[in-house]
Amino acid sequence: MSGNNIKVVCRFRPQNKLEIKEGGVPITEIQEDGSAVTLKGTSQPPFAFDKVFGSNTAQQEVFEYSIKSIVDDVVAGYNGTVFAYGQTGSGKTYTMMANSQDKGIIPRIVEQIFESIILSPANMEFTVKVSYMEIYMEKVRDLLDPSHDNLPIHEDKTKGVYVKGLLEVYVSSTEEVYQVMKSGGNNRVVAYTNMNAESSRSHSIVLITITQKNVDTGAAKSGKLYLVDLAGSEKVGKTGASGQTLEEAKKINKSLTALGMVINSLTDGKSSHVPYRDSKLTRILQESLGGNSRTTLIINCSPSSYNEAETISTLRFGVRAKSIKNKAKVNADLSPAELKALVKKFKGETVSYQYYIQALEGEVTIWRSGGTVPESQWATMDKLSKSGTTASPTSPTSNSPSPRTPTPSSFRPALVDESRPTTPALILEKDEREEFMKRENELMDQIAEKESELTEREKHLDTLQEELGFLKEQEKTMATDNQNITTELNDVKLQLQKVSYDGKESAITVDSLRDANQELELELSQLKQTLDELRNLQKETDDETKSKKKADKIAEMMASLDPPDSDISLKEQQLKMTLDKLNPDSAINLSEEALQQLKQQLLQNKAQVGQQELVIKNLHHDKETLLAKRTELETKLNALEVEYEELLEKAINDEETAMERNADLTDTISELKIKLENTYVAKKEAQQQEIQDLRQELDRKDEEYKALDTVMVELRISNDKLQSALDSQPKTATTLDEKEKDIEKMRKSMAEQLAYFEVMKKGLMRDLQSRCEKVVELEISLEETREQYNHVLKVSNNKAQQKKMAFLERNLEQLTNVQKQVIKIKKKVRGNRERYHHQFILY
Ligand SMILES: Nc1ncnc2c1ncn2[C@@H]1O[C@H](COP(=O)(O)OP(=O)(O)OP(=O)(O)O)[C@@H](O)[C@H]1O
Repeated sequence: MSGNNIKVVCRFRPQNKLEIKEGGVPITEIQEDGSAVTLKGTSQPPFAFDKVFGSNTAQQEVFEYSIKSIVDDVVAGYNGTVFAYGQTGSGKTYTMMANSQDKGIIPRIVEQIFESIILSPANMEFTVKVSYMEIYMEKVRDLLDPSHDNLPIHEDKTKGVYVKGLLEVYVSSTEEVYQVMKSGGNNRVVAYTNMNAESSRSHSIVLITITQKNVDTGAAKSGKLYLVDLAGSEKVGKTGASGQTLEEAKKINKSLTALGMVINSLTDGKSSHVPYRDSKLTRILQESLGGNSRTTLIINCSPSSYNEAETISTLRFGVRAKSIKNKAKVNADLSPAELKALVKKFKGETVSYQYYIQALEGEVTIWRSGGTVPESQWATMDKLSKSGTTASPTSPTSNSPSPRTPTPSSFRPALVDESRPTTPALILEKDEREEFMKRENELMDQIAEKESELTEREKHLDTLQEELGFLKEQEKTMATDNQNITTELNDVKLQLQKVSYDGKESAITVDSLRDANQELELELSQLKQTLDELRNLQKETDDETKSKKKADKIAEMMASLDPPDSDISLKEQQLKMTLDKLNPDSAINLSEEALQQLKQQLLQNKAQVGQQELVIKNLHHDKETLLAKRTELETKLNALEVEYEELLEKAINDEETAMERNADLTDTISELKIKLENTYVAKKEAQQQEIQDLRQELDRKDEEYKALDTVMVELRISNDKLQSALDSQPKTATTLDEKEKDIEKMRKSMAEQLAYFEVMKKGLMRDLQSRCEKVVELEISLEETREQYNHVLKVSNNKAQQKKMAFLERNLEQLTNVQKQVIKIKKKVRGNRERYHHQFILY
């Protein structure tokens, strides 16, 4: 079994768009014979390989040179491996797979396998099985059955290293292989990186197992072909991998680092231990690296200066791998004849060993009994084989020395299969090794189980963490909501407390109002009763007091209107005096001329009196109008008072009802208040407007009176003059009869006028008196009402009632003001009327 080196070929792809865009230029310089490549512009020495392929090398050429022979070997029963190594986007998948137009290595291998089978002798029976797996995040996933995503790796003394539970699909044609590859390819994990839009994130391994059996002899051989497309070997930063792909990159790097370490251990000539077990990749490919395999490594590189560093690293890896030595052998199953010969040989060996054991036991017995066996007589295999296996073992005597027992080390047969890389590095007994492998397989199963469990747990943990995050978010929102609700609840509680407090207060208010109402009703009925009694008494018995009071007041008023030294009385006296003068008893002798003059003046005066009468008539008319207006105003006032009382009553009733209902208490009250106030304000405004109008009219009348006053003054002056002229007139002799007649006439007319004035005065005085009475009555009733309100106010000592009373009082005050204004107007009217009356009397 001779050692054969790994075949390493290097393939450069053309520059890609990114490299051109980034200003990269091709830096490869391949030697003419294709044995080495130099990178221009670097200090690196040429990198030597079995073959270097330039950017424009066809797939066919690469296959022909690098792979074709391996396929023949596998068909012949050897193990074979083809690796594609290189940075992301360097062309690994392109080289291995490519597409239907530009087929890569794997399709060509498959085609060639079936071609070889077809061309093989008729007594050879072939079976071809395909498996497809990937190592992703240090877990072996079956791409043909993705539910198996963490398969354990086992080792067996006959099967070697294998993936336990990996699906093997029997195929009978190229198409079937393509079909299997396609379905497996769809399950691969790929991701976008800066370097490659569909970057392989895992190491993919296609395993083709070809078994051939000689139907004549029964001898069988089987070859395994591993076709490995490694994940990108670049640095994470350059690919832009981040997030999960960063985690991936670390694990991918772990496998690739382990691959590098294995290659180092295999090639440095010093290491006694090869760390195959450091990664799943190296463990599966244990046979392919330094073991029973014909291996080809294709290193894929970028030709661009842009990826110079990665290319150098890849080339170094390839150079190192080139010195790995494998020990490929045919994996043959022996034919029955060969097996018989082997059994015969082992049987002979067993007999020899039995003799040897017997000899040794004899020797041991001597030694144990204290005897000695000379060294020359020590039992050895050589002596036994020389003496022949047929020689029966002699029992050594105590004198004869026993043959020397060989040490176990020297006796140890070659139990280790040297074609397979030893694992572990310690040399173990066959049984120990088997035990070790058994134990290891168990452990691998357990590890896989635990890993699957761990993955499940991790997934569960992720879900739980997500849920936790969601719940935390929800909790946050709920906490905020809760806080808001608590605040709202507190507000509502406060409101409720307030409402219940208000309710209680209202209930108390209602109760107290009810009590007050009852009291008031009682009082009202009492008052009514008293009032009735008073009225009766007023009418019947107490007329005196009231009449007296009334009379006093009226007298007072009348006195103010008609004092004894007033102008009216004076004028009256004067007129009387004049009449007295005109009396025949006190007749004065007036001259004819003076009399004429007097007559003329009298006529003039008569005319003026006529005019004044007209004016008085007008004034009378005006007075009537004013009186009508006043009556109207009073009616309105009464109506307003009634309306106000009704409104007030209604408001109180409403308020009570509202309080009983205990809902929207404040609103209703304020609404009612507003309504009442509005109504009241509107009424008040209307009244004030009317009062304003009345005032204006009064002012106008005032002016008229003033003008009249002036005329009166003038008249009085002329009258005085006349009087004085009359007084100073010398007594002249006139015809007595004529004079008497004239005087009599004058006296009569004057007396008539006086009588007329007297009647008029009486009427006016009567009217004035009745008005005064009315005013006094109004004042008395106002006082009574006020007293009633005061009483009510005293009775109602709670807040709400006081409020209501204050409201009523305010309204009452406003009413009083209006009344006062009305009284003022009345007074003004009366004043004007008096003045007018006075002037009239004067006249
Ligand atoms: N020799 C070549 N000739 C022409 N195009 C190529 C060649 N090698 C690679 N390419 C192109 O370069 C791109 C990247 O190649 P590929 O996907 O094979 O890279 P990769 O090494 O498998 O990348 P990854 O490790 O990310 O999977 C593809 O579009 C491919 O067609």
